Amino acid sequence: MAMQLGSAGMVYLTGPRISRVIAMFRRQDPAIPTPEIPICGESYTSENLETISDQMDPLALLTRSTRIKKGSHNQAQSARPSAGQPANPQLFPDTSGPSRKRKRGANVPAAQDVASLDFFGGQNLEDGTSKAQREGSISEDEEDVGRSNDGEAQIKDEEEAEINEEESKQILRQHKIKVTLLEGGAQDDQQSEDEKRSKKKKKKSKKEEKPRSAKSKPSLYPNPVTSFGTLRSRYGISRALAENIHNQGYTVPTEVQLGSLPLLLGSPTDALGPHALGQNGAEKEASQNSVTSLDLLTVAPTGSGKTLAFMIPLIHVLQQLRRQENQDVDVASKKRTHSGPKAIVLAPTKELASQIANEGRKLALNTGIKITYVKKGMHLQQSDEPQEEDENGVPPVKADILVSTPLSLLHAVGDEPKDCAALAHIRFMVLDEADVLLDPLFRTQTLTLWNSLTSPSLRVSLWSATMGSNIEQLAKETLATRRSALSLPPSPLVRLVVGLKDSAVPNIDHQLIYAATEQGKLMGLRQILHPTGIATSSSPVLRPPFLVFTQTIERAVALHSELLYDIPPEAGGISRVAVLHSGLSDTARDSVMTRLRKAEVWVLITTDLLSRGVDFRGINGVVNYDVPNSAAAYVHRVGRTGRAGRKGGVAVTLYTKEDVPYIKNVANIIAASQKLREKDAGGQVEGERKGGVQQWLLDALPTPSKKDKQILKKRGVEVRRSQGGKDEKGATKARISTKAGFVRRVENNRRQAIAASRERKEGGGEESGDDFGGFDD
Ligand SMILES: Nc1ncnc2c1ncn2[C@@H]1O[C@H](COP(=O)(O)OP(=O)(O)OP(=O)(O)O)[C@@H](O)[C@H]1O
Repeated sequence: MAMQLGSAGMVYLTGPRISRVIAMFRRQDPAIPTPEIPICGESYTSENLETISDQMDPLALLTRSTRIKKGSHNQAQSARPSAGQPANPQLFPDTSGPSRKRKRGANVPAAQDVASLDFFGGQNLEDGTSKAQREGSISEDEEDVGRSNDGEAQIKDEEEAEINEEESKQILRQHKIKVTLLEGGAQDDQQSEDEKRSKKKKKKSKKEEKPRSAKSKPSLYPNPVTSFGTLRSRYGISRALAENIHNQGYTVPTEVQLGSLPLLLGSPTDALGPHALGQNGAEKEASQNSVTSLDLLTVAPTGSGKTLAFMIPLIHVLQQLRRQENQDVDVASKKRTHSGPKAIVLAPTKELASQIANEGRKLALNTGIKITYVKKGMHLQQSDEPQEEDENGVPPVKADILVSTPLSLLHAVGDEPKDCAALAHIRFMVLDEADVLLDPLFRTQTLTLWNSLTSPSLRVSLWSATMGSNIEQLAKETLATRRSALSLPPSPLVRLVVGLKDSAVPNIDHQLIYAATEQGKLMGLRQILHPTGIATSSSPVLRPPFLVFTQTIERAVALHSELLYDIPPEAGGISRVAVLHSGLSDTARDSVMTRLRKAEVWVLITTDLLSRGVDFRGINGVVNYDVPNSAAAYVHRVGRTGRAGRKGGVAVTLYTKEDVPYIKNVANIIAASQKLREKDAGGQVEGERKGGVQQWLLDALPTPSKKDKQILKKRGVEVRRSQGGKDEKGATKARISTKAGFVRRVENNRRQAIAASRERKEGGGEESGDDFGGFDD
């Protein structure tokens, strides 16, 4: 049991026996005032500890699905993501004042005027949704007709006056959105013609070459979607889809939505302008009628709403396809052409795939579009013959959109993905966290699936907050190879970048703390859990709930056992600290996720498994207990907080001597993020907060070589690898434990003595050659 005096003269308790201490105080003399226990910066007595969960009510906002009543949040918590107060979901809002004259419809919310935005959608779902809709009793066919009166009362279709290219340019620039045509497009064709001609003439001067290469990546200015209310009038999305967007509380599109929706929902000429393919006759008409005409590569910050950006167009185009199919139905036989899946969404982890499926289902309510998360035991239809059941009598998955990890989908597809009929009908593929899916770890699986999609009209979109040029190149090559293998005409590939590429969100505070040793890190983490100092504006306190990232599963487990008793039983005790990693069963993983979403878990220790895509809205921060193994990993880890424009998230990175050679990667990201923040705040960021990393430190840190970076990415910091890497001494140094070396040695000796004695006993039996049958009475 550890007991110290805190800085404010309060008793500071750590260790497993905290509850016994409180009981002891009370038993000895009830008159003795109960000690104050600091937890995460607040003082609690044993009486009010019991109500700690209620006091931390904003924790309930962790879950996407919890319905929160407006105005129930504690004012004091308002600066943290867990406060869940209405906020502008945009990272780079238009601050130039309301230039909304171009809007014809009333009630169009300006980007910065979103005080009534309900992030959690619950209120609207409760108040605004029709009973029939909640019960799911309205069929897809009724959707646009029967419900229109009901729907009219809930959502207002906004109309927009035409936005000219200059205005589009201005809006896109203000929101830091850059759209580039990487390949394909009419202009490209024209260019290659010109190139051929000029090659023949052999009159190319160096001066002429330069502008041509610059032209080869023209910028596009798609007509931005400044309000979800305009989607119906502009792109004819179904009433059900429009209502679902509205009922989820989404009114103002985030930057990535603002830029990608017109590209994915609009006609080719709408999306690509003069660069659209098929400018002549029948070709033009065909392309105008096609649902989505381009492949898209999107790089947008963490928590900026990429899921919605790809899900809305998917649901819309699949509804359109369904309508087209219904028109093409052979009236006599009343048979549909193909009823299997038309789209797949791939994500690297089960947690993320399941989250995407859930979000998608909320948007697809009453649209007739079915979304399924692919699990173990599911299988896809292998041939175009009617329904085949597998050996266990399970029918193939029937859904419009499949959401899966690459491996689960490969299992569902069978041994020969190329021969799987279901894959041949896939029209859309979305790669979420595309850079991981195309990274060596997942590359073979992802490309096997991609190359098995043989539909000539397949459209692919790749999404992530980080995308190296090698990944972009690989995507281009795969598209080109597929095109030539299937003899397909060129199609446009567009890249959309929001903000500064490969950078951390600017709305969180970064702290880079030197802890010297492993012991120092443990102390640092305990200090975060039980801060004894007073928070200053320059060092914001990280309050639960937060995530703690370690390098390996073993370290996550070890840290979990260390911290297990750090939260007093009266406040929930060991149930408040949990560990999540890929070594756990699916059920255990699901259970931890559910507990975290329900705010039952306050400190979740995990590996990079949770660093990608997973959205816990109310996570107040992230602790990098072990430094991430790349700059991209840092961006994604810290991006678990500060989502959808929420402010007040804190990212703490603890580093030791062993990390010094690599930490500059992280320091650079922090410096860039702080710079962006300062710039956006017009230089009004105060004191220390001005830079999470001081310039002198940036200058002093060594720059890791390319080789070092590669090794770090592949293996992490050597001393922290499983079994401590090769270096035994290093392994001891990197151990997570508060036990003194002496105590560990005594324990080790005892363990070894027991093992030796057991061996002797077993060995004795063998030596004698006879089995010892014990003494007779
Ligand atoms: N227009 C919007 N208005 C308000 N909230 C939004 C909007 N769009 C998305 N959100 C919310 O933002 C959060 C983050 O969205 P999402 O998980 O799609 O982010 P992401 O860009 O995929 O992040 P990551 O890169 O970490 O995967 C979600 O809670 C989502 O509900």
